[in-house]
Amino acid sequence: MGINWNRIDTKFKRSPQRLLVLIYIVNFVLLYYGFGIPFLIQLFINILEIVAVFFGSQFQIIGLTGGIATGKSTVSSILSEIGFDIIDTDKISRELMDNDVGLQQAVKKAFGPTILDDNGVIDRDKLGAVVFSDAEKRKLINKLTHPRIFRKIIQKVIQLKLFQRKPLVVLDAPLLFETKILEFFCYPIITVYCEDGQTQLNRLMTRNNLTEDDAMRKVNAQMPISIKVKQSDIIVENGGSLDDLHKFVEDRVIKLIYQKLGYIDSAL
Ligand SMILES: CC(C)(COP(=O)(O)OP(=O)(O)OC[C@H]1O[C@@H](n2cnc3c(N)ncnc32)[C@H](O)[C@@H]1O)[C@@H](O)C(=O)NCCC(=O)NCCS
Ligand SMILES: Nc1ncnc2c1ncn2[C@@H]1O[C@H](COP(=O)(O)OP(=O)(O)OP(=O)(O)O)[C@@H](O)[C@H]1O
Repeated sequence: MGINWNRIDTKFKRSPQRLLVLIYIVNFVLLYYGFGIPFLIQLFINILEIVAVFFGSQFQIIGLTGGIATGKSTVSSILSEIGFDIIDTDKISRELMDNDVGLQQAVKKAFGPTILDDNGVIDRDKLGAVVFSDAEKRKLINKLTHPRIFRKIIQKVIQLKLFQRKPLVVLDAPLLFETKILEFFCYPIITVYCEDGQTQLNRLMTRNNLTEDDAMRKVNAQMPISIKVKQSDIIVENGGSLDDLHKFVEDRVIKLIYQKLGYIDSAL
């Protein structure tokens, strides 16, 4: 069982492969020097290695993130047209809020009647208004929703990668970096952003019919985009037209993904 070194990005910042290489090194040192470590422990480390190889190669997915209304869904629909399979965490979150009775009860209990409509159903706009203007409430909604969202993501990854053997699966997750977990299962990570923050605000105001203050609150509820950009492997600046975006994704991003995954040598 060997490592394909070409698949390991030179930046080598994350991905299950980092864990894999670490285990390889520990394993090599153990096998070479022994250190009087009992055979059973060495065996355990070997099993760990096999599990890491399995997880690293079977479940690796491409990450797609960015600020609110920067164009993640637009990029993911372009990738989907090209043939990538998409796991959309906003969609998962919406489906859970609509159908998971346990979650609905927990949210109603935690946030009270002010977030309900006249029929007693959770009103996303009202809940959003509370969540996006109060960091503590945001932590609370994350605590209630994220474990359920993670479970659904795992189910979908197993279904797509293990059972359907899909090679190119994209996880579209606005909070990919904020969660501090998802990023370690994604490589490469693509971040969509608008260099001019006003463009992002305008698109958010137009799409959701918001005032500038409300739009700003939503933007500020997320990790600063400059940090996300720094931590990413592929950056998509979406300040231009939709045509520009289509061309950039089709001509450049695809090649960069293939290069980072080791399918082609150069993205030029
Ligand atoms: C607060 C809610 C009810 C607002 O619903 P609404 O329909 O107005 O927005 P929608 O779900 O389409 O999300 C739009 C965008 O808001 C941003 N966003 C959503 N939740 C959060 C959050 N907890 N923190 C920061 N930004 C968020 C994302 O950029 C997302 O793409 C909803 O977003 C929610 O339940 N959020 C908690 C679950 C979550 O974290 N979802 C993000 C995917 S992991
Ligand atoms: N290059 C572009 N030119 C003009 N409008 C655009 C461009 N890219 C995206 N949009 C529009 O901006 C809005 C936000 O885009 P999109 O929904 O793809 O963002 P998002 O990052 O998925 O948002 P969210 O974080 O809320 O899920 C949409 O109305 C979309 O049609």
